Parts: sequence; C-alpha cells; structure tokens
Amino acid sequence: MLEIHEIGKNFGSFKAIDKVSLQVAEGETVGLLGVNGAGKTTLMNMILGLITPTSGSIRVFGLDLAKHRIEILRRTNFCTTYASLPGNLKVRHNLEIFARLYSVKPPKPRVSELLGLLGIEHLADRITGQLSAGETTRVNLAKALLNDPDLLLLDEPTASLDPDIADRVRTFVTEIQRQRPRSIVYTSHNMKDIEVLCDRIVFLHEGRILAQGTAAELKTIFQREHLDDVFIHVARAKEGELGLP
Ligand SMILES: Nc1ncnc2c1ncn2[C@@H]1O[C@H](COP(=O)(O)OP(=O)(O)OP(=O)(O)O)[C@@H](O)[C@H]1O
Repeated sequence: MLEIHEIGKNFGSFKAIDKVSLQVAEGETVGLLGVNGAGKTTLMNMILGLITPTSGSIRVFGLDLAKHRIEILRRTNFCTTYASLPGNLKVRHNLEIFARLYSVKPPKPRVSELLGLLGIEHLADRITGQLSAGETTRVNLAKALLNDPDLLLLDEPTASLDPDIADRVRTFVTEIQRQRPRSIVYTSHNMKDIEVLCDRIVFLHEGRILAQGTAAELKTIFQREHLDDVFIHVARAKEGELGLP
C-alpha cells in the first residue's frame, strides 16, 4: 500500500530525512517513533505530498506519488494537530464541507455516523475554533475517516487527550481496523498507543531509521521490559552504539 524508497529531505544544508525506506502492507499499522525533531512529521508530510522530497520516491497503492497525487489523496486521509479546520464554522458544517471535497455521497449521514462513532454528537453545533484541544483532535479524527481511506496517517492523535478519551480513541482505531483493515501510519509519544495499536514500530532518529520490529521484538533486542525504556535507550544511543544484531 505504501512503499517509501530511500527518501531524503534537506532544508538548506540540514538533512531532516536521510535515505529512509519503509513499506506498509494492507491492513498493517506501523508506529513511527522518535524524539522531538526526529523527522516524523516531515516524513508524514512527504507521504501526503505536502513537501517535495529532495531524493528518493514514494509509491502509494502501486502509484508514483509525484505523478498520481490527486488519485492517491482521494483514498488517503490524515489527522494532525498541525492543520486546523476553519475555526469560524460549526463542526457539522466543517465536516460536511470536507465530505463534499472528498465526494462522499450523501455527506450528511456520513458526518452524523462519524460524530456518533467518535461520541462527539454534542459538538456538532459548536464553533470549531472554540473547541478545546482534545475536542478538536476528535473532530480531526472524524474528518480523517470521512472518505473511508485505505491509507490513514495519524500524527499524534492522542496528544492533549485525557486518559479516558485517549483510551476511547485507541478503541476507535482498533475498531475501524477490525471492521475494514486499512494501512495506518501512526506517530505518538504515548507508548501505550504504540503497543496496543501497532503491528510494527519504526524508530526514527535524526532523520534515519535506527531500529524497527514489533514491540515484543524491540523489548527483547534491547533487553527492556517496557517500551518506554526502549524508547529512552534508542533515543539516547548514537548510531552504531545500539549493538543491533
Ligand atoms: N520547513 C522547515 N525548515 C527548516 N527545518 C525544518 C522545517 N521543517 C522541519 N524542520 C526541521 O526538521 C527536523 C524534523 O522536524 P519534524 O517536525 O519532522 O520532527 P518530528 O519528529 O515530527 O518532531 P516532534 O516530535 O517534535 O513533532 C527538525 O529539526 C525541524 O526543526
């Protein structure tokens, strides 16, 4: 579903992403981990075609992203705290507009269905710009599901959520994967999210992949009981110091 081949992104002389290769299969959820500034959002933005890579290539659904962006984006969606929906519109109107942009037919029932699935019917008539950070995240998640995407990019979807709502979001993501498996790339600083949701974990560090595997494999490789400790170990290690097999 997603094939990233030796992708690189330079901002001036700074290498934000350096020769990263990654594949995500149909129905697979891949967790992208890394310290602040590791390059996660830059990679996500390249998959969405928002940033042009300096080198390498990205294929989605077997198509070259550089040549088939519109076709690919029709079957893709994302949730990020970095892009806000127009703040002056009611939540329902925002979602209906985006549903129309994605050619969802008919848009209104789909919006109502998603508001119900996310348990945010009570936000439908609120002004989007007046929502709390946690409420905004759930509205963004509803937006991300409007077109029932085959590829879903979730950039820190539980950031700023209280533990109860974060748990509901994890259950929601598990449920949508159970109903119809899709490919998900998931970034989070919440290791519980990653353990519960991700089939495979990729550690990015200074724009490069430092380690990857399942949560269980990584814990075994690095001899740590908890994924948090694996994260700290990998984050503090320099290249070549990890003693990977
Ligand atoms: N437009 C830009 N111009 C210059 N440098 C940039 C630009 N965008 C990102 N960077 C730099 O690239 C690096 C990777 O940034 P990115 O936002 O991808 O990190 P991240 O892993 O998502 O971090 P965080 O966990 O803090 O969200 C950072 O050092 C950042 O300062």
